[in-house]
Amino acid sequence: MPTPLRLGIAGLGTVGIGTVKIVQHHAALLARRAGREIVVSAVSARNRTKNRDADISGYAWEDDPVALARREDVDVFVELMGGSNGPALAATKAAIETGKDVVTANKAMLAIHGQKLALAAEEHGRVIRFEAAVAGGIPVVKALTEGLAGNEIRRVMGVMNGTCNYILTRMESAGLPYAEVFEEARQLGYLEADPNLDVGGIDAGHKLSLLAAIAFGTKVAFDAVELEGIGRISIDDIRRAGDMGYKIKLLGVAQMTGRGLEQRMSPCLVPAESPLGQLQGGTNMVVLEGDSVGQIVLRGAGAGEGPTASAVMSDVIEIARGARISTFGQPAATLADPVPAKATAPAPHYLRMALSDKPGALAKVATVLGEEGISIDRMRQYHHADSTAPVLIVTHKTTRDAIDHALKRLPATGVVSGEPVAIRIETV
Ligand SMILES: NC(=O)C1=CN([C@@H]2O[C@H](COP(=O)(O)OP(=O)(O)OC[C@H]3O[C@@H](n4cnc5c(N)ncnc54)[C@H](OP(=O)(O)O)[C@@H]3O)[C@@H](O)[C@H]2O)C=CC1
Ligand SMILES: N[C@@H](CCO)C(=O)O
Repeated sequence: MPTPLRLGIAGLGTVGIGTVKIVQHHAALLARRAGREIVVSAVSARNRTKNRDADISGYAWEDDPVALARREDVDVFVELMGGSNGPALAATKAAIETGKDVVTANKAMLAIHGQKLALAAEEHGRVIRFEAAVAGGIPVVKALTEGLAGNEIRRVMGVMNGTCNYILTRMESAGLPYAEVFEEARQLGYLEADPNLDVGGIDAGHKLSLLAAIAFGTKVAFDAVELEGIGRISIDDIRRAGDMGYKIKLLGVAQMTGRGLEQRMSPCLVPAESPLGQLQGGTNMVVLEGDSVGQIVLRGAGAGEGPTASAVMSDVIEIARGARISTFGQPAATLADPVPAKATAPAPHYLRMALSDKPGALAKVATVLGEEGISIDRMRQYHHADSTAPVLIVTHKTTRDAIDHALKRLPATGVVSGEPVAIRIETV
């Protein structure tokens, strides 16, 4: 049998320990599938004396992940610490410079430094694989890079942050406001150390930017992702959207349009009966559309020890088998500079507002919408006890610019109370 593939694992938290467990529990299965043994030579974490949920006593220990990355008895550096800069970046660079392949789950690091790291890896004849960085256990990176390699990708779409989907579906099922469910998510340990990474859409935006690079052959452009979090979604919106046949999701969409590359991660309405609409709790879903294959829907656990470690191991096995796949599916030097779309593709929008219940109020709103070229598809006014009437409008396809202009003009009508809400309706 060929020589074993030797791993150096930096980070022994949720994902790192999950990975160690797979190496230990499935040694024979991994060796059969990879055609060689997969072993751990050395590990690193912050605290050497911490109790871990796996026996690591047989592995060499390094306090410094950079030292781990440089060890001669390591073939693959497995970076599972996290953080876009700091030790994760330093150790990944050190690994590449000293001739190691890299497997990482670190979407934050790749979203910022992916292009430079990919170039460096190729210069040194090394590979960087990152299946675990996007949608946890769902093999979406491999689906795009390998399974759909013969397609021109039309659109990549998905719910890629389990915490946000948990919050939105829990608000709906329990009838609880955002702040209360956010606190619940915190107690359950679902939120990142910086919760804004989750609820601000940043984590999911990182993931989307990585998929967009593979899908469209462009350099990772996280800065160009239009980001909006879920903090302003109210239980009222969730209920009203439901009445109109929709669910609200933090939805990522990347597509190449005539206006350039569109990447957005924002709350959207999707049809309640669609696969995305039916997605519950912390689960992730990614929808891929290719010119030959049509639409593919992948659904599964986007986080957690087992699912994420499963993805890490798929990369390790790929390397053990001798596959050498470019980080973003083609040589990094051939990735194009993306031209970000200046405006998003037109779409129907959901508008919610409170109107003075007096003659002509609706007509004034309809006039503003009409003057901005916005056509009303459906409208509903709810029963109300006070002097303002909750009104919902679903528009035909229109641009976000037109919606924003209309929203700016609405206060001057004198019939709208509070701030109207506008949410895009995505065609899925
Ligand atoms: N958790 C999940 O479900 C998912 C996580 N990921 C990604 O996987 C990566 C790891 O996440 P996760 O396992 O949850 O994180 P954890 O916080 O559970 O673990 C982080 C590990 O890194 C170690 N570490 C942190 N800083 C250093 C340092 N300076 N030097 C050495 N070791 C260090 C910690 O050491 P110590 O234990 O001693 O404190 C800990 O073992 C991140 O990039 C994350 O975004 C991706 C998908 C899902
Ligand atoms: N915070 C992320 C973890 C997995 O990347 C989520 O909620 O999906």
